[in-house]
Amino acid sequence: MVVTKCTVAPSSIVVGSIVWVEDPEAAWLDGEVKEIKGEEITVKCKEKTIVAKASNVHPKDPEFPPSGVEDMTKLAYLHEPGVLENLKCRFDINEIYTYTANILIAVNPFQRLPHLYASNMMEKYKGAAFGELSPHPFAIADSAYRQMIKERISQAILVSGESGAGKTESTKSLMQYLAFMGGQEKNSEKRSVEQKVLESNPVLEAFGNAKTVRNNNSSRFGKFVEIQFNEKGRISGAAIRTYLLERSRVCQVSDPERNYHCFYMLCAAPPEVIVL
Ligand SMILES: Nc1ncnc2c1ncn2[C@@H]1O[C@H](COP(=O)(O)OP(=O)(O)OP(=O)(O)O)[C@@H](O)[C@H]1O
Repeated sequence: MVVTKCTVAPSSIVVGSIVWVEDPEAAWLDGEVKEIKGEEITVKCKEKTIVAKASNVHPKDPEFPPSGVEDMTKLAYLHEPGVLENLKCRFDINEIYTYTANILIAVNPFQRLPHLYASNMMEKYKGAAFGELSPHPFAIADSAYRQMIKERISQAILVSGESGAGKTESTKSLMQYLAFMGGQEKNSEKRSVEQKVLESNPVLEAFGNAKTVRNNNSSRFGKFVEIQFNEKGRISGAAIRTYLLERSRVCQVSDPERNYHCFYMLCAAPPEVIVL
């Protein structure tokens, strides 16, 4: 993709156009173009009039649907204000997931939305064509699983974002779905591999997660989770590799951050359960 920066008003912007203009407080405001003078554009917004450089003004789609679009490739303009408006409109109606083609964008809701992750939801996504149902981590996991079965080659899902964005929670949803799809027949006595994989999360989080200023449960290490499947598409094993644990936190913590959860768990546990 080639990104060019405009220094004069794009030809689609004329006096009377509805546009997005950059604002230091609100990030982007929408308004109407009142005047264009070379590089400078005057935009009348609801609460103020802004004179901005042409590079900080972008056309706004007048036919943008009020509840946004599920896939951002359908946006008339795929620029920063257009993307942000779409994510906001969806977030306002509790739609925290949005696609950009086969990339899933998650906006952290900071509240439990249990209806999104119920087991009937996993049933719904099982085998559904990608894009047929609302954007969801289950759809990403389902697509990777089916691709693996079809092509017989390993698949990778990359989860990235800044601290507190929701990577750990999204990864848990992906693992939950893969465990659902590749789970072994129920065996009453033994714990299955997928159960062990899911149960490893709290242990890893106890030793590698801590409260930071940005996230009460921040992973202070990178993780590569490998789930192995047999010929029949059943989980046969798993390996978790960890990287770059923030070791300095063990002996140096700056207020109001905390040390690793395991130390507080140890202090809170009744003496009889502490086995050294
Ligand atoms: N899908 C979600 N539903 C509900 N709450 C969520 C969701 N995603 C994130 N959260 C909330 O936000 C918090 C931070 O998310 P998470 O730990 O997944 O971020 P992260 O990207 O892994 O951060 P870090 O890089 O610091 O480890 C979670 O503890 C949870 O409270």
